[in-house]
Amino acid sequence: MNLVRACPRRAQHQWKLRELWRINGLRGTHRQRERVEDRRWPGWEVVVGIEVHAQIKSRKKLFSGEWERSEARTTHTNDAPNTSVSCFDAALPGTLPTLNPKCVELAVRTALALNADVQRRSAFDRKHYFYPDLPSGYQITQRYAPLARGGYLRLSRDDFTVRITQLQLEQDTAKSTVHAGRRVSLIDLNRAGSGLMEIVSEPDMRSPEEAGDYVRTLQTLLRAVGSSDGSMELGSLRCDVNVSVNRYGQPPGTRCEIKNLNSIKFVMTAIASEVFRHIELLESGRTVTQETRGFDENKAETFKLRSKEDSPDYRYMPDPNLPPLLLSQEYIEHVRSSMPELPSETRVRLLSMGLSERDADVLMTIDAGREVGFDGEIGKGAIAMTQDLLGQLASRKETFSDNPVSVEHMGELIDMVQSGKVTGEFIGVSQYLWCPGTSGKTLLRHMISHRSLDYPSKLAKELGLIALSQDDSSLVKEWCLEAIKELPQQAEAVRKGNLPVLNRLVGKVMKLGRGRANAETVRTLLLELLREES
Ligand SMILES: Nc1ncnc2c1ncn2[C@@H]1O[C@H](COP(=O)(O)OP(=O)(O)OP(=O)(O)O)[C@@H](O)[C@H]1O
Ligand SMILES: [Mg+2]
Ligand SMILES: [Mg+2]
Repeated sequence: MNLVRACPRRAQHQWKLRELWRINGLRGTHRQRERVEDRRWPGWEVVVGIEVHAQIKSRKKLFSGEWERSEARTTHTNDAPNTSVSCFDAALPGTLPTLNPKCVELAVRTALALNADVQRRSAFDRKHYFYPDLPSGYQITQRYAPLARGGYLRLSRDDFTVRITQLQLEQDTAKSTVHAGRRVSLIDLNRAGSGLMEIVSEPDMRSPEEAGDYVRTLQTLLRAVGSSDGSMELGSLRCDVNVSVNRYGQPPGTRCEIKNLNSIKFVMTAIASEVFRHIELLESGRTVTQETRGFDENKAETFKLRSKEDSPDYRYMPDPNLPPLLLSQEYIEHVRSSMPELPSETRVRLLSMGLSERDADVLMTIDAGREVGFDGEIGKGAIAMTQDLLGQLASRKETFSDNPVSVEHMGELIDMVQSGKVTGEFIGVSQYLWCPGTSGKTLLRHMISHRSLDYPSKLAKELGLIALSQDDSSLVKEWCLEAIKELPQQAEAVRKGNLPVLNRLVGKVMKLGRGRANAETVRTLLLELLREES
């Protein structure tokens, strides 16, 4: 039985909620989902709000300016410790921050994808605390004047929306590893100073499942706009989850914040266990105190880290070394116009092309798993490859229903492009350009025109389209030198710093190598050669 409908007080509560929702003024036509009482905790309503920290996938860190010749790259977990640290990230005296425009662009893209208002003026604050993983003794963040405010994310399941409070830029901390046996703490500064986006949601979720759905949807969105890997395993997406419970019709209860959850499963388990803890406290006549808590993965329980009273005084102050960040309307519109397609739009488009729901979902899952490029370079994902497929079918005057390429074969082809077995890399920034003449494209053309039932891996071998390995680097170098010789004007432009022109040279090399070279390797090699010459 639907308890919510059966109880007049709850019906009134529902009405109130809906009213609130309307007053809060969601743009768009999204409705809040009809609430059905949860059998796990009858009589109780659960309220969840999430703060997501997503590492920005920029080549350089947040304050290591884009063109600065420093080695301070945004790193991966498998890099050797302390190998990618600029003087600023290590907080050496006398160093000053330079804002990396790529981080701003990616955060603006994310904010637009979340339907948020990008602020023309935002500002940076210092949040002070003392901990070995924070060399300067403060973190630069945007607590009071964030980059974007308001917004919403529509969850993939149902017609349900979570409102976004704000999106702010901030620095990541270093990483400390405690060796209890040796009684030492090891500090790795590689992560220190990397760009993070903190995305704060309104307390709009009502169950562990909705929270899981929210994080999953956000993850897909971040990957689609190319602003973050969104990988919880690798630590590029971490969640702080705020949970409270109240009796139906009562105001929200006291919230507890569970810090640093690194998988969707843990997000959901931590919420459920926290809900039971709150209910147990309240039903036995005690109260919930506002706390920051951790999550013990083995016991599937949360534990107290500190209470609200013990929470440090962060002594926020405006960062005197950073002026306010002013964005012109033209800049915001420019970013908007170069936005890649969002997952929700993609799905609608795929369905309208005549794909079945299942095929669209499979393609979207494959696409969501693709590698995210640095600085917003959108890789050649499944969806873009479908576009190629459709383009090629159209030029043969066939329709998608005549498509001879199965989703499985398409999936394998995409895997081969991604693992570098055949080439198909995208070059250039913010465009869906697939380099002409890549061997992946040739392979796709062959699959369509010959209506081949063979797996692409087999075909690639037969057709000699397997990408060149590292061992063939001398051959690639030869092509690069030839390209530089044949396009002297373009080479000169790149030497003078006009990097987009590099694509012309890369294209030339791809042509010379019949598409078997790896575009990224070619790019790096060309830059090295041009630098050596000058
Ligand atoms: N009653 C509530 N129940 C559950 N979540 C709540 C409740 N009230 C607020 N929240 C959520 O708590 C979060 C508050 O995050 P916010 O970043 O604003 O502050 P904070 O957690 O106090 O600060 P910090 O960033 O230092 O952790 C938001 O996601 C909000 O939706
Ligand atoms: Mg916060
Ligand atoms: Mg918080």
